[in-house]
Amino acid sequence: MPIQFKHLRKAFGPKVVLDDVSIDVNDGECFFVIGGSGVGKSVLIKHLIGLLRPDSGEIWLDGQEVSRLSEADFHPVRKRCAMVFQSSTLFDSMTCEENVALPLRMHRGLSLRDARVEARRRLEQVHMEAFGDRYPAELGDGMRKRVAIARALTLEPRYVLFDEPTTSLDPVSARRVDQMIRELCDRLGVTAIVVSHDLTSIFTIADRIAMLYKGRVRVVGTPEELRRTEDPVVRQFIEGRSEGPYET
Ligand SMILES: Nc1ncnc2c1ncn2[C@@H]1O[C@H](COP(=O)(O)OP(=O)(O)OP(=O)(O)O)[C@@H](O)[C@H]1O
Repeated sequence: MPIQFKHLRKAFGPKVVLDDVSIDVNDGECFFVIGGSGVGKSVLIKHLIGLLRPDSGEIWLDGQEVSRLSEADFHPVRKRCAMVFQSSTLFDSMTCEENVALPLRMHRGLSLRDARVEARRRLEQVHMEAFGDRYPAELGDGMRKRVAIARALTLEPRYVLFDEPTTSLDPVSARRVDQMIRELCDRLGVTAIVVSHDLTSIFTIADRIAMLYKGRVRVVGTPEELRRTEDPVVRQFIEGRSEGPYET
């Protein structure tokens, strides 16, 4: 089991966001974390790369408990586990190719020439090779997101965390991003954890889904299992109904 959250608890002041969350993610799977706004989905995945530390509980990554590592010891973890943030964090003053080449130069010590060749290859993987010379501001949100994903892949992470990758994208761009995430798992063997509200993504590309509710995991299962659930709270959420027992 490459990723395990065990009895994670995290509060901010008096506000308990994660009360007792345990989740196991399998190797190579595309695992979705869903739940209402503010339920703690982003908080959960930020723990994996040490952006937040739990109050109690454990986080295991490749057989290592990471939650209490020092900042320095987290560096190698972050190379294995990349995060693609909700808003793309590309540098506007650099072309797309330069953005993707940057980590290759900084972390892998590649020459400018080699980094550019490798960056073009990475852009091809996300079907963005025709836009290497363009600046992020010249592209739409969906394309910027794909370049950000290419950059996240440069250090060949085994795990990629996506925070709402399709939010604010038009439907066509959203489906392209979905397809890319699925390809990462199927072709490159990446394990993906995807935080999402997008019901289409969830039911098209997820292998399994965990729904957070009131600081705990309400349900974990395949899309088919979620569709068949009789839990009225889960049903209401996945059917997007305003009436029902779901409490915000
Ligand atoms: N660094 C922080 N300090 C204080 N409170 C925080 C911090 N980070 C998150 N929170 C709070 O934790 C709660 C959960 O936030 P989180 O961003 O995980 O929500 P989410 O489930 O990802 O929601 P959304 O779908 O709206 O992005 C929110 O109430 C948020 O205000």
